[in-house]
Amino acid sequence: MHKLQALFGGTFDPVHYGHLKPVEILANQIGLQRVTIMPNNVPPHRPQPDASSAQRKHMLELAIADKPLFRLDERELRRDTPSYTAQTLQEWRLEQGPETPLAFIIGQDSLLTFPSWHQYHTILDNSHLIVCRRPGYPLAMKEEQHQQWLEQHLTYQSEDLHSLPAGKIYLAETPWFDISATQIRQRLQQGLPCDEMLPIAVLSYIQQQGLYHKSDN
Ligand SMILES: Nc1ncnc2c1ncn2[C@@H]1O[C@H](COP(=O)(O)OP(=O)(O)OP(=O)(O)O)[C@@H](O)[C@H]1O
Ligand SMILES: O=C(O)c1ccc[n+]([C@@H]2O[C@H](COP(=O)([O-])O)[C@@H](O)[C@H]2O)c1
Repeated sequence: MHKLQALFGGTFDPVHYGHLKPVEILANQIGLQRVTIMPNNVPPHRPQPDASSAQRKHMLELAIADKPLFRLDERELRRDTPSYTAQTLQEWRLEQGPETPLAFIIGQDSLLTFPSWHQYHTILDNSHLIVCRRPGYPLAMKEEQHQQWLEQHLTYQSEDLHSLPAGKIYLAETPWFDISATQIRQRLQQGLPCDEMLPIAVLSYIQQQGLYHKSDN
């Protein structure tokens, strides 16, 4: 039997506990031994981040240095074209073979925008979607047709993620963490403390590099 492989994509400008903690809890809940964090180079649906790709990658390395659950994948950092998840998952499927269960982890906000993603239909052909809770976002889709699409693919059994190669959406019962990278960038700009929101090593690097100062925003 092939082990479930999980990929967690993001912009991580900067990485924070709202990324790390739900995924660590998820891993315990559903029995994931490894989560591959995949920072993008050119985010498809948002402006280019404040921190460079090298700085975002370095912050991730600092954040996961003492967390063996996580590893980094740099494939999207190497691409100069928009980091379309559909394309990345197609590549990943080819590498892993047709039977390996694959999952892409997102937050609740990303589920709401998911139907606007490039070739979103093909994503479930290649992987499952695991959705972590995030405060402030509804769990229902805005449009009826997208809600129907969600319901067609939903599973309440985490075993499905392990036994099927792709095609299911699992709404994980992870706790809420009310943290966003936007909020951290704004707080840093205003000189407010962020110690509870991200690992200290990442915060020290941000300060050392002079990231997210007023002039950057
Ligand atoms: N607090 C959180 N709880 C659950 N999921 C989250 C949280 N923050 C981010 N995520 C998820 O992590 C992934 C990467 O998020 P991203 O790097 O855009 O962070 P962000 O905090 O949303 O950034 P920004 O505020 O700059 O938009 C997305 O799928 C997003 O939904
Ligand atoms: O493929 C797309 O069209 C697409 C649109 C929006 C987001 N994504 C991916 O979803 C992940 C979370 O995105 P973000 O912008 O919240 O960091 C990240 O891996 C993005 O590359 C992908």
